[in-house]
Amino acid sequence: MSIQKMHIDGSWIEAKSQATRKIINPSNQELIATVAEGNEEDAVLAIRAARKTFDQGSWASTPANLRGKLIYKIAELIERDKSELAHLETLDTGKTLIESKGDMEDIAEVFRYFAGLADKNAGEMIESPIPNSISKVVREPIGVCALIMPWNYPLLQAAWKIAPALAAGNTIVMKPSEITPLTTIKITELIEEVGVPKGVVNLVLGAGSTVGQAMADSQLVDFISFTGGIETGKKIMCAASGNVKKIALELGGKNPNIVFADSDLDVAVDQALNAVYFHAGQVCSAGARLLVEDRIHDWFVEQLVKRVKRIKLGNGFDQDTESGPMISAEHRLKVEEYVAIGKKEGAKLIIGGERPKDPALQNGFFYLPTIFTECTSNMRIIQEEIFGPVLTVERFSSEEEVIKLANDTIYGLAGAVWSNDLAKAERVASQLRMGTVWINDYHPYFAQAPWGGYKQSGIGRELGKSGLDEYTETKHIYQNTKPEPMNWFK
Ligand SMILES: NC(=O)c1ccc[n+]([C@@H]2O[C@H](COP(=O)([O-])OP(=O)(O)OC[C@H]3O[C@@H](n4cnc5c(N)ncnc54)[C@H](O)[C@@H]3O)[C@@H](O)[C@H]2O)c1
Ligand SMILES: C[N+](C)(C)CC=O
Repeated sequence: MSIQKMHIDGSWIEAKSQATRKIINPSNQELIATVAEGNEEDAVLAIRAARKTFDQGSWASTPANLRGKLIYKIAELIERDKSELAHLETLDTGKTLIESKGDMEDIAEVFRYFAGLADKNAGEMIESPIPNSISKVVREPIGVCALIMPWNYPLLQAAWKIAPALAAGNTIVMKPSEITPLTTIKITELIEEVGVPKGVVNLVLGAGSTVGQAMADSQLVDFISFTGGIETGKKIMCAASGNVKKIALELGGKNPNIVFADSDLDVAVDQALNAVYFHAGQVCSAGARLLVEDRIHDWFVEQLVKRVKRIKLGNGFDQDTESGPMISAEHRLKVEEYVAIGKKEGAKLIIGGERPKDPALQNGFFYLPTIFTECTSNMRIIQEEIFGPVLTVERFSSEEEVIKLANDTIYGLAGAVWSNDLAKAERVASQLRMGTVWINDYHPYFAQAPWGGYKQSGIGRELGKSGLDEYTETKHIYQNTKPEPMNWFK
């Protein structure tokens, strides 16, 4: 199997140390690729290339509509190669092929959206309060952007960063998760194919503790956009202080899915399953915390259990698979530890809580969909992100109580409210301290709407117009049209 390489200053290269990493399919642990394993030295080379290219200036001064056209062409190549990309994403993450195909549609749309926005962010004229003056605000690229991505949506999370960074005229150094690099390598090929100039997009492969940390530490990087876990986010924030680089952090969540008794209950049951078990719960916005109104609690849980028993785990390429594996052996262990904690804390395990016994699943990192009831908000399984197929259920009996419960974590990424009383649903939504709230739905996100977290779920926003603004500096240019001496100093 040939070694897949990094892309630095327009060349495809192996790691300076010649190190490599084996990439495995989490559904069966088969070897799917061998990739270059960079370290700090390679990160520095890539950062220097991005710095030199930015400072030389031709990319930032390329007319925004031409940058937009190139970004649009990337979207077209994603459409052209979407089957191959989806195949790679399923191999790498274990998610079902249908999910990966959906991701590729979303990714192409993100490139189209930012392509369209590229030449519509010139800035604005200001009504200057000073006579004989012109005041305008312009948006300029920040400079060298370091983009660090997680493993759960490898290319989608990369796309949310690459497209706006290029639209705004920055140069970039990107690092996918070391365990899921394949689609990011492939999109770098597509970016090269459309003719983005060399040095604008650089790809370094390797671990977070080496490559990622070097990117966060570098004095040559102006902005770091990170998606991943809260503890890594804190390290990046500390490192960024070294040269006061700007940061955007998209971190974890512990997202409440609130069901009132007056909702359309069959839909709410169905969507509660989707909210938490989609991609085996490895979704930042997973509805892992179900809050159910007391008087429907027992019926609701009964319906969930009936459906959970039927969830079909398997290889993402099998047509009847509904949910794939955990990403790695380590991650499954973490989920198992949380299940043990939940039992110790007194939550009632009513289904799952173990690995599947199906012989066909023994080589993958599978874990059964799990439900805990009798949960209370002081429990760690309520407060901490498990990031697996584990649903916790809490009861509530009033609007005030559920708002308090839902907000009672350090996170603030997303949440949902189910009710046919839309005034009530709106009242509750307005009180939730979260970046996204869905009413009578769960999970929709799209290029046009901003995404990000309140509280410790993050800093900044991706997607939408604010997702482009993150990649710009704001400059006020003031012109005196009738300069005269002030005669302040005699
Ligand atoms: N808010 C969102 O939109 C969003 C989206 C997807 C995932 N997530 C979060 O991501 C997490 C899961 O992803 P993960 O396990 O890959 O997260 P992680 O924090 O372990 O790793 C994310 C990335 O950071 C790198 N990294 C690790 N240590 C680093 C360091 N010291 N310096 C710089 N980079 C470093 C990793 O190599 C990887 O590329 C979950 O918490 C999930 O909620 C959030
Ligand atoms: C942001 N999102 C929902 C696509 C992936 C979160 O893990």
